[in-house]
Amino acid sequence: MGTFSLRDVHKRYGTSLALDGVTCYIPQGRVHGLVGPNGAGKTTLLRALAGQIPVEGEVRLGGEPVRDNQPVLDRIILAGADVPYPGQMKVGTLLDLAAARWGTWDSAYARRLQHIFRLDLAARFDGLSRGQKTLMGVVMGLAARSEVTLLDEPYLGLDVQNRDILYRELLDEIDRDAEGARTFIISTHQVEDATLLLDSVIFIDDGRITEVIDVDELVSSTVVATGTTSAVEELLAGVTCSVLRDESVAGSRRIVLDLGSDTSEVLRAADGLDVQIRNADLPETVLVRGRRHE
Ligand SMILES: Nc1ncnc2c1ncn2[C@@H]1O[C@H](COP(=O)(O)OP(=O)(O)OP(=O)(O)O)[C@@H](O)[C@H]1O
Repeated sequence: MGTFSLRDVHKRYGTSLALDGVTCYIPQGRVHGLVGPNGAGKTTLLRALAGQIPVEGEVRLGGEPVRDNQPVLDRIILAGADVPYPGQMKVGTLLDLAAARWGTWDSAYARRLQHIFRLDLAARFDGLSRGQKTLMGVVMGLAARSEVTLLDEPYLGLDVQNRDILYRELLDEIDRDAEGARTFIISTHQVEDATLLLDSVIFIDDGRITEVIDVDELVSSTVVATGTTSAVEELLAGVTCSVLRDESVAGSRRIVLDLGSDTSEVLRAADGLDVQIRNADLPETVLVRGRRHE
């Protein structure tokens, strides 16, 4: 089985801690968004999950250690714009090497992706643009059809057409996996591009996982309340939940609330007040909850 379990994982670079005591489970068969500010530790976490860097603590997949464990490593691919492929190699050669490396590689699918993303087989990797390098990672990550697919910033530098293609390809891949045997972890700064894909969100900041939470729970426990300044003030006086965002403009006020476990408290407090309540959408939810705490 392919659940990741991490226990007290630390990664130090000199005196700085890129991972600072990560302990969590990342369930199998789901699509997880890995979200956090610049420098939060997303790439480092993905590299640790892929067994590519030594860390203190435990990183296991299905109970087996990942690092230096070839049968487990064969089930995991990490792909993304910053995965350093040899610069002098041609796109076609890199795809041939990947075909030989991954037992689950789908050559026809790789060809189709290379074609729709217009990657020139004869181009050298270091001659590709930023977006084309990302696309190269996307082709690797998808065509390997690995049990565990770790995609590091797969939208980085992509134009709108290619973002849309990638989004639809990911949806198709997830749909194909009807039994939920595969796990996808996608680090992204653009949750807008992944809204319908994600089952859960992993929040990371300062090298610590702050939350691993189902999207349904995330959205249902985050609401936006809008009304006049005085009505919203009255609403706030009647609730105990925390305010994630607070904006006022021209006599009206808009707040985003974390309802916690008591999701009906805010509705009770809003009864009789001229305040509109609705669930926040996923991008805003992720934005306000993923914001760095000073
Ligand atoms: N090879 C390295 N040597 C030294 N420090 C590193 C190295 N890799 C990462 N770090 C540091 O570890 C921290 C986490 O970096 P990481 O790349 O994992 O963050 P990230 O969340 O992926 O950031 P971004 O969103 O900006 O890409 C940062 O402070 C970074 O400077």
